[in-house]
Amino acid sequence: MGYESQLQIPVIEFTKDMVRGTDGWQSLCKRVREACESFGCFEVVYDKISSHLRDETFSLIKELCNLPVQTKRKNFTSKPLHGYYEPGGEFLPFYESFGIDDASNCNSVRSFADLMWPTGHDHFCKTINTLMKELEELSHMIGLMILDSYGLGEKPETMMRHYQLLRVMKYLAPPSGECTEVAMAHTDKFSSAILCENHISGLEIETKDGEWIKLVPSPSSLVFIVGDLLTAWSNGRMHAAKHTVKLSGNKERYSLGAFAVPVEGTIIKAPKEMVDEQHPQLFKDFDYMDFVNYAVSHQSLAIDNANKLFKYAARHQL
Ligand SMILES: O=C(O)CCC(=O)C(=O)O
Ligand SMILES: [Fe+2]
Repeated sequence: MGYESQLQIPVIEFTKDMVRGTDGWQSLCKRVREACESFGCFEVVYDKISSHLRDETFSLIKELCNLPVQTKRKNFTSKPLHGYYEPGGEFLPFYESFGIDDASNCNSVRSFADLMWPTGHDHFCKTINTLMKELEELSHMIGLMILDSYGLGEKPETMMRHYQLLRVMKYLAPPSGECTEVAMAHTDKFSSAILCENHISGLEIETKDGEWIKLVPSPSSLVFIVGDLLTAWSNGRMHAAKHTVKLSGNKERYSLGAFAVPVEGTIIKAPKEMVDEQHPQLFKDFDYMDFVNYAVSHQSLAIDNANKLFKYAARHQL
């Protein structure tokens, strides 16, 4: 792993100029595209999500993590990367996480809550659903900016349809107190993610030059990260940022991620406008589910996580 750098990821303010078609919107689109192409991520300054909603959400997440493990195991699904990961495993002893499928839909959150709390948990459902609706709106807006930035905003057929997968993470403080990698370095396997942390930083991003940047977003900010599917859709223009989480000290860390997941059956394919002489088609078309299944399979275990897309879908292997 390279050395740590003084570099910072771009910080983009989403508090004004949000009207599509205005000069302000166009300049935001340009900055979003540049950030996604050069860093594969940016800090999102966004004041629509109140600190009260964030605090409530994290207090409910703590309540969720404190449930008995037998209950938490009920968050089981055959869909890869959608269910519960128990802490104490051989590879990631300090990592625990849950998945709530289609979490901007109140019935999905309710089904999850009914599994965790047999008498239901209305406050959990309302709070998580409210936050996820906000994050979905933000994710759609960034998606639209990306389309507009490539001049594709008026071509709805080029757009992928997504739902929101909420992943909730808890990282235990390593007992030594020494800086420890508590997640596995990876690129996200879906289209994109919006991450939200609860005061304790730890996220690190690798630059294209192999330097690692520690992210210390402002407490009210979010982080947008490009995933592998956006790299494929954009014919390699957008960079899926490799990232990890490192923790030191004695405080556990909580975070959540709203992942934009294509609807079932989506074929990932670069729009024809993304392919030209300077940008020959890099990837074959593929069903995103087949790729995700490959990415979590035994067969791809030895392949660096950030190279799996290329190994799976590149038309010419490097
Ligand atoms: O906890 C974080 O900040 C990052 C989580 C993450 O990268 C993931 O769940 O894919
Ligand atoms: Fe990630």
